[in-house]
Amino acid sequence: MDSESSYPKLPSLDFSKPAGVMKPGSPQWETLKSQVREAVEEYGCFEASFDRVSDDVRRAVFESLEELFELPLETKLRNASNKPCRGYVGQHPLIPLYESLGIDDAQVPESVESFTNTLWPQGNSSFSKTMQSYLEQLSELDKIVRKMIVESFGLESYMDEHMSSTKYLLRFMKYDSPNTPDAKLGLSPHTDNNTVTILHQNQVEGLEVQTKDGRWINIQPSPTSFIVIIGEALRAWLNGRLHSPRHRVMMSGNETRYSLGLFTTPKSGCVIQTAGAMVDEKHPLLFKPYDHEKFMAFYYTEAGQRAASALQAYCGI
Ligand SMILES: O=C(O)CCC(=O)C(=O)O
Ligand SMILES: [Fe+2]
Repeated sequence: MDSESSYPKLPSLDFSKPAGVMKPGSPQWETLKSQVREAVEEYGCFEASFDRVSDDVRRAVFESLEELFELPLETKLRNASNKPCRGYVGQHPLIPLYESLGIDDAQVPESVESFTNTLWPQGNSSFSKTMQSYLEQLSELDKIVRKMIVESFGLESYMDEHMSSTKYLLRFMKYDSPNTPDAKLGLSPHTDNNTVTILHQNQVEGLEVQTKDGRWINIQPSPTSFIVIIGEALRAWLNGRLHSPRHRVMMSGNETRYSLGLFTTPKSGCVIQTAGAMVDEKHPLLFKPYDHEKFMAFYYTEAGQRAASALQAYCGI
């Protein structure tokens, strides 16, 4: 193996062009679109440099995360949810370094307000303002990426339906330092079940993405870049034409890692049905239509957790 193939690197794409240049149809848009398409087919993932999340907001977000996780455990547990992976997750024996909280339907300002008021009954307007600005700015990147992917498959006629069938889950993650030079599991290897995930991390490395041939790419954090990951729901809609990569977090050393995930997720009750134009003789249908929420319930059962691909086990043809 040559050195390049021993150390795979994630494609790094530049979304920091002036807004006017990034208009659909412009030459810059078309070039970036084909780079996105290549990256999501091969890696299901890429690094996006994106300067429309302002420095102030970015700094405030990571300060807010420290403030959030410093709250007493009983306070954080108030972020309860009857859905798995929506509310507080932590103190798990298999991943003892990991803790996270989430805001479902985060595109609705009241959801952010209500999360804030649950954790700070006396109020914390700086937290909710910071998170709302962050969502507003970062969701632009999600929209650009999805538009480019939909266009690249010639599915413009599905565009409005696709864009309006999703909502956002914003999750905050903290990984304690293991205080050892040996790598310890922070988050188990998994694929994301939602549509698209955008991850943002502080300066502490730990995120790893697996290539199709099983090698792990270690992602180097950078303040102005985001990691875009294709989820199973988009892979199913596009009849497996994109890759949805396994990824994990491995921690070593003595610094705490904070990260945020903007999870674009099918809306409640949404049935994922593969786009007809994606099915032909060369590409037979891979998945039966499925209700995303029912699939999520299956995912957390023993059978769902045991399956190599939970989606395949649930509705694979
Ligand atoms: O913390 C990270 O960077 C990864 C989190 C992740 O993969 C997830 O929450 O699905
Ligand atoms: Fe993930």
